[in-house]
Formats: sequence, structure tokens, C-alpha cells
Amino acid sequence: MRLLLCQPPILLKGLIILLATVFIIQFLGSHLQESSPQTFTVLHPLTSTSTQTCQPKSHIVFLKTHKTAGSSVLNMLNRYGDRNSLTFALPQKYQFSYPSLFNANMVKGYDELNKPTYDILCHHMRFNLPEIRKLMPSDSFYFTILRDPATLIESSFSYYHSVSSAFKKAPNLTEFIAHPSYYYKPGDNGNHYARNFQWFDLGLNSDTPFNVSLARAEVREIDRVFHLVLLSEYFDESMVLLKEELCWDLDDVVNFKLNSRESSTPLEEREKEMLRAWNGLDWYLYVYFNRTFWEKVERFGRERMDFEVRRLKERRQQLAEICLEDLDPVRANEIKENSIKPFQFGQEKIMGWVVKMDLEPNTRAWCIQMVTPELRYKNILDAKQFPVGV
Ligand SMILES: Nc1ncnc2c1ncn2[C@@H]1O[C@H](COP(=O)(O)OS(=O)(=O)O)[C@@H](OP(=O)(O)O)[C@H]1O
Repeated sequence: MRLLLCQPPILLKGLIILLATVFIIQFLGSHLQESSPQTFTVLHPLTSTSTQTCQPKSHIVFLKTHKTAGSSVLNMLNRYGDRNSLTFALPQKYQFSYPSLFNANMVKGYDELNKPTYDILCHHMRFNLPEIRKLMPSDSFYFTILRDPATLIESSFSYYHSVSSAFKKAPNLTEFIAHPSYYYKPGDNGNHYARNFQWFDLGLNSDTPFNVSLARAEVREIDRVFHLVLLSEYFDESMVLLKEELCWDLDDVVNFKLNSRESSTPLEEREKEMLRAWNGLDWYLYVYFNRTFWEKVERFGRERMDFEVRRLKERRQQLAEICLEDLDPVRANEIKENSIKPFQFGQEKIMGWVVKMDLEPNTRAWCIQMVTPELRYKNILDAKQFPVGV
């Protein structure tokens, strides 16, 4: 009886202790989750490959044209190749002896006799198909990116001012636009930066006088070689098309804008028209591939494209909130970590990103990869492919 009388308080105490323990565990758990470094689903990409019927492509040639958002595309290729242990055809230094035409011997470790095989070729070069074919697999996917030559030349004027004789001679951009042929002499130092820059990067003669039948023939040949030509003005639509063609996941093509200037000179419509006329070959090229781009979008489906672009933007926003201190790019001097400071060149400030410090290590590594500038990433890949002392 005594025992029975004693039991309720003991049971009650036990129940109270149990409830308290559960509460403390839950409280500590949620509290620890809140204060522990942030993490996100790096290991489970948003689009599961298991439902895909296509085979992800890993033999890639990207012609990194200049001032066309190529660094943002390159970062994505670097990340993909790095994570999947693909082999890059790397330059000895940072570019393939640009502005010379590409040659297979410019690739670090390339040897005509033993012919090593590569997965990705993507650093700055002047395109030269026969030499590329010597080292890249025959099933490689070729793609490049173009930009309206008017805004491209505005960017180029600011960035390459000190290395192009035409730009150096012009007192300012307005003067250059008004009288380009006064400042420009074909063949003078660095003048490929000042006229038909994309035509030049494609390995063609940028000083050829404009002629429709020649331009048409060259552009058709480019169309035959390149499986996809992206447009920097429609970067997100470009990434969706690329993701589809490569059969990659959404996270593989999400990126933050790299290599942007702090400010640019706004151009009047009349100035844009003048620059397009000055860059007649590039304008012809751009108009042609603008048309093929939107034909591809039509085939992909407009509504589907809108949906995919929304998904891409949402994921970028989500990653930016997880990874970055500021949602807008910042000046290099605000970035304390040397490894992610953007390379500075030219008249304008090139912007970069500050990655949060209090992130879980895997998450932080992922975030750092997304903002690692081109030259630094090239060193990382180089060290991985050519370990010292091996
Ligand atoms: N995602 C995205 N969307 C649109 N535009 C973008 C993007 N990423 C980079 N950019 C712009 O591309 C310009 C830099 O191009 P590159 O990286 O090819 O330059 S470089 O040749 O490698 O120096 C540079 O243009 P300017 O700012 O006009 O110079 C960048 O702002």
C-alpha cells in the first residue's frame, strides 16, 4: 500500500525528468543548428541525374572570347572539371600565347608522339581548329559566347586602353567612336582589341574589308564547327541551353558574375550604331548567332525556358545568401582573402566577392570555388595535374 502510495510521485518525477531531457535535447539541437556554420545541399544537386536519359558530356572545347562574360563561363567549367577529376588542356602560363593562333604545342605536357588525351580546353586562345583537333577527342562539344560589338568595344576600350595603339592614341572613347579610322592602323600593336575583336578570336582576319559573301561563308563555317553559340546579354538563357546540351545539373551552371567593372560608360544609340558599323564583321557574326540562339530557344520552348531561367535565378539567389557577405560585387580592396581577389587590369576597377567565414568547410569550399578568379583557378588545376616532385 505504501508502495502504491509512493508510486505516483516517483512516476511523475520520472515523467518530468524525461520531458525535461527531451526538451533540453531539442532546445540544444535547434540552438546548435542555428549557431553552427551554414551548409547547403552541395552533394545533392537540385536536378537528379538519375531521372535523366542523357549522358553528361565531358569532352568540351570552349572558345573564351574576350570581354563577353567568358570568365563566368570558365569558372563553371573549372568547377565541373575539378569536381569530376577531368583533364584540362592547360596553357604553359595563363593563355595559349595569345594573340598567336593556337598550336597544340602550347599545351602544357603535350607531346606529338604519346598524344595525351584531354577532356576540357577552355583558356584564352585564338581559335585554330586543325591544331585543336590534334588533342581534343572527336566527340568534343564546341561552344563559345558572343556580345554586341558596341558594348564589347566599350568594355575593351576601358580594359585594353594601355595595350592597343588605336585606343592609346584616342583622347577618349567618344573621340574614338567619332573617328576610329583616324586612330586605327591595321597591324599596329594590340589593334585586334579595337576592331572585330570576336572575329579575330575566332581565328579570322579582323582587318578584311567587309563583304557579305565572305562574311556569310565564314559565319556558316563557324556554325558548322560550334554546337552552341551563347550570348552574354542573355546569360541565363545561355546557361539553360548549355545545361541542356551538356546534360548537366542546375548547380553545374549556376554562377556569380565575374570580372565585371565597377562602372561603364553608357553609350547613346547613335554611338552604338557607329561602333557596329566600325565592327562590321563582328556585327554580322552577332546578328547571325542572335538569330540561331532564339531559334534554339523556340525549339527548347519559351515557357520551359522562362521556368528554367526562374529556377536558375532562384538558385543563384539562394547560393548568394548562403555564400556571400554582400549580394553585390565589391572592390578588390574589400576582399581580404588574396586567393579570391579579382585580377586588376586597365582603367576600371574589376569587382569580386567576399565569401562568409562562418560556413561549414564543404560549403565554404564550394562557395570559394564559385568566386575563384581565372588565373588562380588555373594555378589550382595546374598543381593538381602536375604535382611537384611526381
Ligand atoms: N553573368 C554575366 N552576365 C552578363 N555579363 C557578364 C556576366 N559575367 C561577366 N559579365 C561581363 O563580361 C565582361 C567580362 O568579360 P570576360 O570575363 O570575358 O573578360 S576577359 O576577356 O576574360 O577579361 C564584363 O563586362 P564589362 O563590365 O562591360 O567590362 C562583365 O561585366
